[in-house]
Amino acid sequence: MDQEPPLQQTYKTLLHNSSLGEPKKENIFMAEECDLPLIDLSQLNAQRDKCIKLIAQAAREWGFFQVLNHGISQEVLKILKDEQMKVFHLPFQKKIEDNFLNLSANSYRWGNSKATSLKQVLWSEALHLSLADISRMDECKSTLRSAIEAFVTVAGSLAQSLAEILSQILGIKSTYFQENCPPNTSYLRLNRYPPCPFPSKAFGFMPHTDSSFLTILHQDHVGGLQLLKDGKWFRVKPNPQALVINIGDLFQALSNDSFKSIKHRVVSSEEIERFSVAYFYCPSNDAVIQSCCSTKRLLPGVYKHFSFREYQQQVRKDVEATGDKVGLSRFLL
Ligand SMILES: C=C1C[C@]23C[C@@]1(O)CC[C@H]2[C@@]12CC[C@H](O)[C@@](C)(C(=O)O1)[C@H]2[C@@H]3C(=O)O
Ligand SMILES: O=C(O)CCC(=O)C(=O)O
Ligand SMILES: [Fe+2]
Repeated sequence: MDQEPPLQQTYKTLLHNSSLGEPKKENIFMAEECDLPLIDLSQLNAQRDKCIKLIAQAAREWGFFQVLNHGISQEVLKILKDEQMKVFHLPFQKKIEDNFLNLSANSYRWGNSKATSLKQVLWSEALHLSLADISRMDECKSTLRSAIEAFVTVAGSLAQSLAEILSQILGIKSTYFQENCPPNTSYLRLNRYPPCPFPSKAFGFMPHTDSSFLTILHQDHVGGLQLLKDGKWFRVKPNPQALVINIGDLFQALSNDSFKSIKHRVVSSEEIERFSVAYFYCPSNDAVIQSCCSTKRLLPGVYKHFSFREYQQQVRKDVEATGDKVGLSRFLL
């Protein structure tokens, strides 16, 4: 039985129409490689202030950086990747069954059924899990569950430490994240990118920003991740020892636009499947996001105050209506 979601069938019309007299587009494979800041977190002990400055600079200038000595062992990453491969290689019919792995509906996602143009294509499948779901995961798939648990335990504390460092820079009170991001409010997304017969036409993951405070990403050796800096797309060279950290929409709002939630995308490969795992550090639904500067009345706030629930509802509504999220600009004052 086939493991692949019917992506080609789903995007048939979009793929067909695309060849009709379109102007020549950018060559997405030719993007320049970027020199993403690489920060050694072990320096937080010996040279704390210097290391914090590097993190602040990366969050302001790039919205993206990589970290080494992050505390997530290569063994944990390897076991998770093996389990991820096993689960995505199950027959497609099994993956779409109600109660797959005892997860809530919509945890297994594939493609973008709302795509209205090729720019909105996701040539990928994902397990998008709320951390609360993990403890309810099927016991018979306990190897997957324990691999996920081992990863999220360490990723959770790394996310909190990084968020606290970033909040210190902004002058936000040190307990903000403990109060607003209790255990289990974050999300984990396991991504698989099947080989794509039309890599120049269909993205593995369409350009988007993340709806988190920050995201911790581990990509395998295949490559394909690109980010938009100053209007230009750059390739992020895979570094299996490192984790990629990116600022999400919520930190951009909290920082009154000091930190940038940067658009990123994944370019498909024609030959090889690719795997990645993203930990989205998110608050409880009721948490209210208001900019640090407006609380301290230093600068006029750029965004209205909004709850995480409102933000997610707006994203869902926009994706439903247009195939894409509008994002933070919905909440401008
Ligand atoms: C089609 C889409 C799915 C997505 C919203 C989007 O318009 C493009 C980005 C996707 C993403 C990536 C980060 C988060 O996982 C997510 C929840 C988000 O806010 O943007 C997902 C959205 C999703 O899977 O619903
Ligand atoms: O697979 C990747 O490298 C990026 C995935 C991503 O951006 C996401 O899951 O939000
Ligand atoms: Fe993302």
